[in-house]
Amino acid sequence: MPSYNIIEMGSRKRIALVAHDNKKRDLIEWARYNRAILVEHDLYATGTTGALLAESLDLQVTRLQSGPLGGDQQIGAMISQGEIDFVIFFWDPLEPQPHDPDVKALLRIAVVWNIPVACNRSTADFLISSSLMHDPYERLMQDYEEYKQRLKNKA
Ligand SMILES: O=C(CO)COP(=O)(O)O
Repeated sequence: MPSYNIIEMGSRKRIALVAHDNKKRDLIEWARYNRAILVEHDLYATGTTGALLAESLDLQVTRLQSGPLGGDQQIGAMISQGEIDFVIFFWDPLEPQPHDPDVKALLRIAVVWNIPVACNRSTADFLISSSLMHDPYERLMQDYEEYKQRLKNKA
């Protein structure tokens, strides 16, 4: 049985918002609908997504690099440093991206760190309407040191 560490999250969450070009309209509409909730949290976004959110919804967003220039990797690094609590990532399942390896890496590291990730509007609705958005929340994180040790012991 794997063991887990507990990570505490405060009530003000750090939310990463990302959308591929064909999904940006979806994300902006979703963010407009949920603007009153989003302003209560700290928002981070890849470059173009962040610019759209700031311009069209007047939201305070910390803008990272554009996705193809490393923005997805920056969010992944923030996750591994414990600096992101939720990811809303409307990635495009119908069009290859030049930075597909970065997209996969971001989705992977979010799973490693047990970060909730919404990849479409209905999942994003579930996340943002969860009471866990507002309460301090203890997230379980697999203990990878123990996991690696067990693998070593097997070898
Ligand atoms: O490509 C992206 C995510 O993979 C998004 O980047 P932009 O927000 O800069 O368009």
